[in-house]
Amino acid sequence: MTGSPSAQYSIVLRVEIDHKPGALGEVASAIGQAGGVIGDVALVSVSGDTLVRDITVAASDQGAWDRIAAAINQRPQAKVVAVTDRTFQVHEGGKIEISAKHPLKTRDDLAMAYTPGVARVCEAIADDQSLSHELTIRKNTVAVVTDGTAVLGLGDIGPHASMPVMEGKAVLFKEFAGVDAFPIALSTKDPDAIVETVKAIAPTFGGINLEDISAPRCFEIEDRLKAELDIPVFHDDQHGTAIVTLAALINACKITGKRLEDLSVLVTGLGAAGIAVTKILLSAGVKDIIGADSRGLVSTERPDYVDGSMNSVKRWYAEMSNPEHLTGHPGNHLGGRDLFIGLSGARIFEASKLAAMNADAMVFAMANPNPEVSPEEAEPYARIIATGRSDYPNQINNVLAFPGIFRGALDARAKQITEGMKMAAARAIAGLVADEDLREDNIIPSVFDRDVAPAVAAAVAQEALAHA
Ligand SMILES: NC(=O)c1ccc[n+]([C@@H]2O[C@H](COP(=O)([O-])OP(=O)(O)OC[C@H]3O[C@@H](n4cnc5c(N)ncnc54)[C@H](O)[C@@H]3O)[C@@H](O)[C@H]2O)c1
Ligand SMILES: O=C(O)C[C@H](O)C(=O)O
Ligand SMILES: [Mg+2]
Repeated sequence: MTGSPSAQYSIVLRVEIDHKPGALGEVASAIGQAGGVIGDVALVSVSGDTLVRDITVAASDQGAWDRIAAAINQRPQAKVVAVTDRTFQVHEGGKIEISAKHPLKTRDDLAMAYTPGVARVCEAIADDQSLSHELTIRKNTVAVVTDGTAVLGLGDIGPHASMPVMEGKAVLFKEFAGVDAFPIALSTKDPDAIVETVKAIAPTFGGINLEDISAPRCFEIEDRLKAELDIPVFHDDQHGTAIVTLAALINACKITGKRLEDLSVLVTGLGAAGIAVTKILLSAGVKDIIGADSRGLVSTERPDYVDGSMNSVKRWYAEMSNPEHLTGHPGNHLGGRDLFIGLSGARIFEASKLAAMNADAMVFAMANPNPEVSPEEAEPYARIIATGRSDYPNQINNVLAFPGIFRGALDARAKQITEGMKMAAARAIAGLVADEDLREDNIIPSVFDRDVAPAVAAAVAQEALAHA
């Protein structure tokens, strides 16, 4: 989705401008004519007849930066001396840091926070290991673990390149739920090695958030870790996404008057997110659902099912869905569907294909960073449209779930995240949009709604304690 200026392509232009009436206005109109939208304007320095100003400008894409700078340089009153990419600036040196909770100014401070006093605390934990949940960062710290194999929709870009996303998740954990999260990018894709590594680091953490690990390995890794660890293990791309999607669907159905039981659904992307979303929809009552991966719709007649090369979750999918053995590109099977859920990749079909859907169609095109179908183009064909992005209404993003889920689980000292806790979280998120506020462009609370994480945490903790 390019076109309108957005923060992701925002820059700071350092411009030398003649200290004369109207000169700044000339610069402003040059920026506007080149398609930039001005934010802050700050005075940096004054020397003689020249002012140096930092002008923050949102552009529609990276290509627009040169056009904007050239437009300014064409004015005799101004010269661009530097262009800074604000998104890269935000990442300089990483996005998080560790800080101490107590001052360390005196010998006494040191004697308690560190040796010799610390030894008594160590011995107490050695005597009773459960005290590690009270007397160490475990009480409030989660590991965000990835192998970099399914980073957003960017695919297998490796552990180093995954770190900005993992740091971002840590920022969201802290910001929305006060949870300290530590990004851990592993340089192995071997499920055995991942499981062993996570088990080995588990004494440091109160929970494990698996992130952006590709399917089908993610299923086995999560299952094994859940069985072997006594702290919550939660694959965000599966369950966070499933919880938020169900919440959005509950509310979308209230608007369209459709019932979950009657929906006909098409899912694209049968990876971590697509499989988990399908499972939660089935447990919530949806019956008619078909799914496609990059080779088209799955069915028990597809050659890879027949020859046994299809992975086990897709085999499950093929067996429980698609009784008519439909084949081919999912874009050709939108006819008669009420809901499209995209958890695959950018622009997989033309928006006009949505015209075949039922009246009051619901389109959740959730691939990040770019959705399966552009929401602007989908507009004529769908009553409700949602994406995973923040620059469009109805952002269905797992950030609405994972901070509150872990807050609730840590508070309740839950040993795992159960199906009941996931359902409770979905209902809590859906319930945050009051019936009178429900609209086509307001089916899900904003990710900036500070009530979301506490409401999810309370619902999750209550459910955990009820079944402890
Ligand atoms: N909005 C959200 O909160 C959210 C959450 C999780 C994942 N996602 C997005 O969903 C997508 C998948 O993530 P994942 O973690 O499940 O990855 P994954 O690697 O586990 O699965 C990707 C799946 O998409 C399928 N696929 C790829 N191209 C396709 C195409 N053209 N048509 C049909 N299927 C196609 C693959 O075959 C695979 O089954 C990514 O774009 C990710 O950003 C969004
Ligand atoms: O990271 C996000 O914004 C959502 C999700 O976890 C994804 O992988 O796309
Ligand atoms: Mg993710």
